[in-house]
Amino acid sequence: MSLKNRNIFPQIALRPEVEEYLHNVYTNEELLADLGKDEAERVFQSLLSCLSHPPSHTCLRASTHIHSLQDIQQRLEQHLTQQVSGCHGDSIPTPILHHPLLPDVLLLPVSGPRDVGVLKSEVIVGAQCGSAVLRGAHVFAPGVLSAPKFMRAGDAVSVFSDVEGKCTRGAKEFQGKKVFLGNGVCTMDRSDIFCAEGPIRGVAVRMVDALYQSPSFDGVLPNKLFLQNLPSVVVGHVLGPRPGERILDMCAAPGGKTTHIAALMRNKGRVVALEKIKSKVGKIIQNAQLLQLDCIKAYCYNSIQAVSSDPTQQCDTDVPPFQEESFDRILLDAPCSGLGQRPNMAINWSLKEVCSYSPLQRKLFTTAVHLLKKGGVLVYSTCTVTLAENEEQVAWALKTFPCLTLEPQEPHLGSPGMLGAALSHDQRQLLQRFRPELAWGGASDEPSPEKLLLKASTDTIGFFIAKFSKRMKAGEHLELWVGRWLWIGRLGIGGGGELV
Ligand SMILES: C[S@@+](CC[C@H](N)C(=O)[O-])C[C@H]1O[C@@H](n2cnc3c(N)ncnc32)[C@H](O)[C@@H]1O
Repeated sequence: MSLKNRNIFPQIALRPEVEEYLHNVYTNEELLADLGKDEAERVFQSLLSCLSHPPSHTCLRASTHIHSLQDIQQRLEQHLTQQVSGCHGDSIPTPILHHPLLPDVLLLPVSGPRDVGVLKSEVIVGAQCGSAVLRGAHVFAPGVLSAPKFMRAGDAVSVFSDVEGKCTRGAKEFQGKKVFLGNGVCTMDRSDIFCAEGPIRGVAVRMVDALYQSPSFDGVLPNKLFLQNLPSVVVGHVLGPRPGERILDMCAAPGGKTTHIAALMRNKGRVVALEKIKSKVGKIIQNAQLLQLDCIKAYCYNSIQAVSSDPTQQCDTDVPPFQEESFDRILLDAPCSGLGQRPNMAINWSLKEVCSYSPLQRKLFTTAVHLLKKGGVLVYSTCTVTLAENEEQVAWALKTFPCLTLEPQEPHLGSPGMLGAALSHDQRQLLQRFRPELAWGGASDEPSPEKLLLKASTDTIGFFIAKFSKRMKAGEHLELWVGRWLWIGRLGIGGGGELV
């Protein structure tokens, strides 16, 4: 892919105050001392550019708890061959890659940006719909904002994204800032989209010549595949759940990581999934059912209040609130400013909004530490790129909770933690930050399979993972059980800090 092609989209548009804030993060004193001003500046510009483009691969998590990876791959190949033969143009089936370190992942290279000519008829879609189109989706009717006055099913149209959210729904044309996404064929008349009684559903424009081409996965092998960003799959493996354990997923909807955790446990044990927003809990339950994972119990609950103040409460109840130290492993996939999401052409958030997550994350983290058993594992993750929600949270956590130790992560595909939060070199090496800006701009036109895989692991969304374990204090003991009934011994820490 040439650099000229990559410049096809503008850099992500942010409010000036947010861009300045991020610029300060990426040119902080520690980074400047390490990289120098010019290199730090180049990396920051690369960040702004890569955020508006999709990652280089589509990542699918396979349900290897019910089918073999080979079986799923074969079915997917059949499906893709059918999809291509039903398509116009000279498309060839997308190759399916395995990831050598992620045994439940299938990767499909995304091709683009491609050379596509603009047509006369324009359909404008909302920014969220536009991002989905850049990742291979067709245009669904609720995402359409503007369509030509006499648009009919069967018409060829160019699809544009209203990146700044200025287009009014039902408009016949739009002169504001728009970004071209590719061409498609309408499957609905204009009146079907805008004059329907009740909510509209279904595909309105079938994309046939997209700027970024990737197969559409809507409803494809729904109980065998789960569309998930690669760093999110890494989180499940880093948490390392084992069959029979009791796991808490504190911020769970729509359940991508919850279902992965349960699959890694072979559906044996208990995964409690909490989600604050009631309407989202149904999605967790639906995904658990689809993937046949009945060890998941999902509740609508504010995780900040998940520690019980009643000392007589049962220790192994599945219903929140819970006794202190009642989970073997906890995932805090925290609500965050989401600035690592790709593709994203504009974020209209104020600086106040961007900065509002850190205090909330600390409250959730504090609950997690209380609910974690001694010897247990806590994984903290976000899909954002700021220091305040990532490395600075780790520095705060290590200072606030001396019982926590940073642990190595397996697999470690990302970069170390970023400079700027006064963490030591060793501490940063234990963190995992996916930094697409570092992979941006160096690609050749025909990369080797090895380079493709490296790209799949680096040209991802921006993401952060930290893994902690909770230590016992001197004199404390850990009871060792196999399952709930067989006690096999006791492990403790002596006065000198040694294992006894
Ligand atoms: C980053 S998303 C989680 C994504 C999810 N882990 C997955 O992989 O599918 C964060 C979620 O946390 C929820 N949330 C925010 N504050 C919460 C709280 N105090 N308690 C529980 N859930 C919360 C949000 O509604 C949102 O659905």
